[in-house]
Amino acid sequence: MSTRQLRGSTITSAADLAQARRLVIKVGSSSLTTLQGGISVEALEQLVHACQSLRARGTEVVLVSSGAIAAGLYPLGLETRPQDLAAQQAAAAVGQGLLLAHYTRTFAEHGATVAQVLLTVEDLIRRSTYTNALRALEKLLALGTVPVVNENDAVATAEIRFGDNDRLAALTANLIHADALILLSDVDALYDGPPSEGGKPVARISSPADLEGVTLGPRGRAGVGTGGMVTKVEAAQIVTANGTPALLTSAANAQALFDGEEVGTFFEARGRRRGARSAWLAHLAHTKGRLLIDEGAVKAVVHGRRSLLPAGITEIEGAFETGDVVEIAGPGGTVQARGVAAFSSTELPQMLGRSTAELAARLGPDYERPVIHTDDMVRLEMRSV
Ligand SMILES: Nc1ncnc2c1ncn2[C@@H]1O[C@H](COP(=O)(O)OP(=O)(O)O)[C@@H](O)[C@H]1O
Ligand SMILES: N[C@@H](CCC(=O)OP(=O)(O)O)C(=O)O
Repeated sequence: MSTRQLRGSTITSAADLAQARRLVIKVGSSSLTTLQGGISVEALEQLVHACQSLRARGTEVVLVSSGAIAAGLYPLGLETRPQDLAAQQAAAAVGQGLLLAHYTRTFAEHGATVAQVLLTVEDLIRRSTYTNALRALEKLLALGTVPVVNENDAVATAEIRFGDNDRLAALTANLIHADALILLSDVDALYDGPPSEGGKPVARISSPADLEGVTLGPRGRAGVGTGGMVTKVEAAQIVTANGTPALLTSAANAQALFDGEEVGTFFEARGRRRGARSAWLAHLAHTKGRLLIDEGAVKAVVHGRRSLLPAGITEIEGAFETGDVVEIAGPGGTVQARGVAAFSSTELPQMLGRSTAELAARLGPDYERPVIHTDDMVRLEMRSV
């Protein structure tokens, strides 16, 4: 096998993934835990072995591992995943330590050092902490470690939970410019309907249209995974819209995949790879309001990639300050872009429908600026998360 390293845009099939320069690999709870509860040491060892075979060829790996809550159930005498948040937090706090102990020991057997990285959604939506997370992950990779990422369940609250690690993995892949996102589950591919109901495997998703005939069902094993197929396909869409391919298969197939075999479902990259700031705007930033714009403004701003001027805005929703991120929606209400507002929601009403020249004459030269500069805006190719 060649040792040539491939970047996101040149990875066009599952077989190419074995040569990626940098991968985010997400593994679900269902693949790491036994039916009786607790961590499946065998499954974890197989996964570590597969990751190490990639790393030995020079691929950088960030592992996003679920399983903390599932691993904490047995030691706490719980039989199924608890419903209340405090009990989930407690189970995660117990289970995360156990999970990391297993990863640390197993990777150490292969001479590799593991680094635990626990993230909350807050860490990825605030610009300051978002860049911190990026810096830490880059440094950990540069030092040759294997970052093992999970949601910081013990402190996450109902409002700020990711709810599933599929999305966390997608956001991490965008954050660190991974060349692909690998989603490892207990099912070997995406099926056109739930496998338990006779669905057939799908080898390739080239565009959202290919998903039209696919029925996405809920999670497999009751009480273990959280997202089911819906969040996996969403995660794949988050990265493909950002110019990065994704591959979904089972954890049991990981070694075959990293040996260059065509397994699972390959999601082709569609969008252009965005810079870190645009990716933050598209997927991570919390929006504080919405600007509704007319047909002419949609043409200019969305299709013509021009700055948004006050004349094209018809309505303002929400309360936001200068510098906050807002959504931009066309006359049908569909959100078509996001951007950083140069005016607050209290300043804007007096400006709507007026030309910049008129505003400059009436209110002063400061009002000649666009409401959202084109460099502060991302056009969405899909409904973002
Ligand atoms: N269209 C589909 N194709 C494949 N699997 C599906 C589909 N719809 C539902 N599923 C179920 O989704 C499960 C995987 O999701 P989940 O249990 O959340 O796993 P994980 O713990 O890996 O995140 C599979 O076991 C499968 O039964
Ligand atoms: N942070 C949680 C992840 C829960 C989760 O998303 O699970 P899964 O659907 O199996 O990826 C844990 O470690 O238990």
